[in-house]
Amino acid sequence: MYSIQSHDPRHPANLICSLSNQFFHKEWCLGTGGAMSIEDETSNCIYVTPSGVQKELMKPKDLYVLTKGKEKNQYDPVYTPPLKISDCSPLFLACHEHKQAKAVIHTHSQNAVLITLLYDKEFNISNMEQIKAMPSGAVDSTTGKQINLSFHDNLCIPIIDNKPHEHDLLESLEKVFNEYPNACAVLVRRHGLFVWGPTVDKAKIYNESIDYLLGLAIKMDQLNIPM
Ligand SMILES: CSC[C@@H](O)[C@@H](O)C(=O)COP(=O)(O)O
Ligand SMILES: [Zn+2]
Repeated sequence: MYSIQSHDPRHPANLICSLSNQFFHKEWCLGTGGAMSIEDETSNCIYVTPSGVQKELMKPKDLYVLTKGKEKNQYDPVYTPPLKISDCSPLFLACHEHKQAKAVIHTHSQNAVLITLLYDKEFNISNMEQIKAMPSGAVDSTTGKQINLSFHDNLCIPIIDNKPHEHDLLESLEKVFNEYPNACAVLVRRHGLFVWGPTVDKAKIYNESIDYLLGLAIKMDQLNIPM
């Protein structure tokens, strides 16, 4: 059974509100931009931000709660505030469904937008300490834990072109899932970044690490330092 109000700061509804507030202060979610979804394993429900609201001011009662329906790709609302669900929700649900994501973060980081103006189909980076916070896609056969990239490994983030409406991005996102099975993020040209992860904490770590690496790459480009 889902709940929307809780004193637990780790409750998905509280986490969405506190993370959105943090991301606003990092200038990743200004002017209603950005969105988020978290899948709660205990209730099997997905909490999704509402559309067009100032994300730093959201309260738990403003969030949508969806439950997985009987059919694949079917999600039924179990809690609907008097708002509209995020335009990003079809993309979020695709990440939960196809990538077993437990959290999806969408931001409008300027680093993300700028990098899509410097690179065409992919952003690649290696030999940077921070990539060690990123997943390789491989899993340790004894521990079952995800293996992160090593310093010399390559981190590749695919870039797709923006479309007039969020739901129009679904086809390109599903293509990314097929062509880049190890990717945990996609850059959308002139728009921003979508990051997904197996836990909320990991999605946050990936999001922060990617933004940091994108920022470095932009500065290196400005200083004519080769990647
Ligand atoms: C500044 S409007 C941005 C939206 O079109 C969209 O890209 C976005 O990031 C948030 O959409 P929303 O429907 O508010 O969840
Ligand atoms: Zn957006």
